[in-house]
Amino acid sequence: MASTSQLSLLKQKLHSAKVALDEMTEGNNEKLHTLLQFIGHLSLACKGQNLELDNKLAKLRHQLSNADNVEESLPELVEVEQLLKQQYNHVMVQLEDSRASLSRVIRQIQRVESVPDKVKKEINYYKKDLAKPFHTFWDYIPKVEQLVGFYESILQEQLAQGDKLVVLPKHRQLAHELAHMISEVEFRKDQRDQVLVIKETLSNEIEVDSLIDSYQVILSLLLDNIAREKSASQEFLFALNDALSAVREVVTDSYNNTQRSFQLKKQLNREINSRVDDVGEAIIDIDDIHSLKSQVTEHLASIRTALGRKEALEEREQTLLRKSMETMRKELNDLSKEANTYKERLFEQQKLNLLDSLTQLPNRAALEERMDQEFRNFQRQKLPLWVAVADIDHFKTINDSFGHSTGDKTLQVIAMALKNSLRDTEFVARYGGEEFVLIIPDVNAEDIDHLLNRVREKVKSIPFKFKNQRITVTVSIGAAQILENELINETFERADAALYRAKHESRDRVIIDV
Ligand SMILES: Nc1nc2c(ncn2[C@@H]2O[C@H](COP(=O)(O)OP(=O)(O)OP(=O)(O)O)[C@@H](O)[C@H]2O)c(=O)[nH]1
Repeated sequence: MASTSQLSLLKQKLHSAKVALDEMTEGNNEKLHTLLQFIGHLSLACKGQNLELDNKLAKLRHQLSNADNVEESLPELVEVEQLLKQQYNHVMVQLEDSRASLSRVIRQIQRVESVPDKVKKEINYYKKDLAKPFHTFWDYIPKVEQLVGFYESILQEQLAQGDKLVVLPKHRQLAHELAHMISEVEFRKDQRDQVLVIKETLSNEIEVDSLIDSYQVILSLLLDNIAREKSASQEFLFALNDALSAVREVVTDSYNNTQRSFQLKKQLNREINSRVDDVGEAIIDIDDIHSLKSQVTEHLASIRTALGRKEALEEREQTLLRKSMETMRKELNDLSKEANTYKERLFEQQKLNLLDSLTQLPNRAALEERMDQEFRNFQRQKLPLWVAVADIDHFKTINDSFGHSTGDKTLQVIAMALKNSLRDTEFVARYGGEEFVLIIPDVNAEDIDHLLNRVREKVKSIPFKFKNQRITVTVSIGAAQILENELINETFERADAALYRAKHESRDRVIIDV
């Protein structure tokens, strides 16, 4: 009984031990399975990063699936752990490199002019963000996506602009210089409309294409003028050359003819002399009057013949000379006509060079000439001489509000008003932009203020109407009288300084420097 119960107890214990062993084996299998699953995920996550690691993980997976316990695979696990550590370090270095190259790229993008302002701000934030290190690829990938976004915005902006090139400050500077050059150079009447259109283009929002076109048009207009000038001079020189050759030919012919005639005349003279001598000799020995008469008659006839030949020769000479003279006169007439045309052209050109093409007032070059002339008069006569500088007030507002061509028309009207408010002895030139210079001789100090205020009022009373709006345009004027021992340029400087004061003291006024 005891042994039965002992046996039964033992059986029970054995059963419990078996159950416990079964449970333990099951637990180990579960752990092994979990480890296998983990290694499987790890293999997938690391796949492609490092070939050695991929192989080691595959080997480990294989071993674990065939092994009874984990311990058998411990050496491989240690190796994989080391490889993983190495891989981590490698990835960190790679991430740091990537961060550095993103910083480089973003600095380049910042240099692109056409980046819209909104994107510029985002780029700044992005750049600051890049200062922080990346820890994983998940830090890196969004940054790359953002960068691609910047490129996209820039590309869209550039596509929206079509093929237009970006206008840089240097292009604006070139446009400004060209506009200035156009104002300084005089163009022919038939070119002026084209030049005004270009000027307007240059003063509006310039584009690189239109700037290049403007340069090209102006250059061809100038070349055309030079070519015309050259051909006019050439025509004149050809005409001069033709005339001189013709005259030279005539002179040579007539010289040759004269030489020939001279020889012939000499010969005829000799002949006549010898005939006269013959008469003398022949009649010495003749006693009877009949023979004498017949001898003399005979000799006289031959002398008359020789004289007739001489006369005919002289007549021919005269005819040739007359013809030569006529030819020369004709050539010289033609030449003088040609020279007159050329002179007129030169005069026209000279006049053109001294006129402002927009307002048709004398230009700066003409002003300088006139100032020199008035200065010389002043030095001789010591009569009062005034220089005044007039500048349209707030002219930029007219351009900005109503357009550049309205601005141009305003300049033309004011120029006419200034000109019409002066006497013939007085002078007004367009100095540049919206500034005019007046030279007023022979007016006393008491009268100048009245005169210039009359000019100012005249401009103010012009009934300008832009876009159905009544506009009053005013001018400020500064003036100075030339002083003893002063150069006229110094007077101009004082007048300009007075204008500056007028501008600062509310504009629409005259200030005389005293
Ligand atoms: N339409 C036109 N505008 C011109 C010409 N020349 C110069 N301007 C313009 O004249 C304006 C002058 O402006 P500012 O020098 O600022 O002077 P403002 O507006 O007259 O102001 P204040 O002189 O201070 O009263 C600029 O906008 C020039 O572009 C021209 O030939 N035609």
